[in-house]
Amino acid sequence: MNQTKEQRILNFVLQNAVRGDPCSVLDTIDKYCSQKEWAMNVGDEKGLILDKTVEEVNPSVALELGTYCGYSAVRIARLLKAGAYLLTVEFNPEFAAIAKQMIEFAGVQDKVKLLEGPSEEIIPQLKKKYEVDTLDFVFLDHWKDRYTPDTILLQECNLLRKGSVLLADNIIFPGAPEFLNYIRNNPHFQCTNYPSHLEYMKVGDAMEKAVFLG
Ligand SMILES: CCNc1ncnc2c1ncn2[C@@H]1O[C@H](/C=C/CNC(=O)c2cc(-c3ccc(F)cc3)cc(O)c2O)[C@@H](O)[C@H]1O
Ligand SMILES: [Mg+2]
Repeated sequence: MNQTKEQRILNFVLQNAVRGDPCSVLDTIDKYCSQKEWAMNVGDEKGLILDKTVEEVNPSVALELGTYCGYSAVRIARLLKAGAYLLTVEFNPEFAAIAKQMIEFAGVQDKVKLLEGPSEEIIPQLKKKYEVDTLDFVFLDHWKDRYTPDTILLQECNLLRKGSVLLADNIIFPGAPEFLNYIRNNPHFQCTNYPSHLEYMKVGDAMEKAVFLG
């Protein structure tokens, strides 16, 4: 049975990156996906915007929607302080299995809880089943038409507190126009746009930061 792209990315990391070194895992994925096969990782350029936002927020509890191969989970987890952790949600079992191995190879498994299932089911379980009080940081990078319903769901489940920071990928490409309209016209959020480029391409993209005002 021939391999999937995601399996090829993982194998390239297992064979070329340094076990326990998150930066080498990120660099190796970026090398493969810019030179061999494009993949929808947040990448090195937008990754810097993600890094700066995570460092600024310095979250104790972070949530990621759409793990994919685990690139941004490794990227976020490597910056978390002692005792802080990332919950990352992925509903495709093949991708979840790849991401699990990627996270373990990078050595950040103690900071990452990979939750397998659809976000609309997982989010309402975060308080009771996963003992979350509120979320300090949320990275949205799953299906673009799910950014708005899941942002509404996070609010309905009282998972955001004054100052919680959302960061959304792909505001320009593929685009999340409905989310942009929702979040920029919502008085409970203070938005900032960060122009950048689509991962591994010269195409324009952007990230949107939205701070919950309570
Ligand atoms: C149903 C909603 N709930 C979900 N719950 C849990 N996991 C979910 C969910 N949705 C999607 N996922 C997972 O998130 C990932 C999906 C991400 C969607 N991302 C994109 O479509 C995307 C696409 C592009 C892109 C850009 C240019 C192109 F020409 C083609 C594609 C670039 C990106 O940076 C992207 O993030 C997958 O792993 C999927 O299994
Ligand atoms: Mg993306």
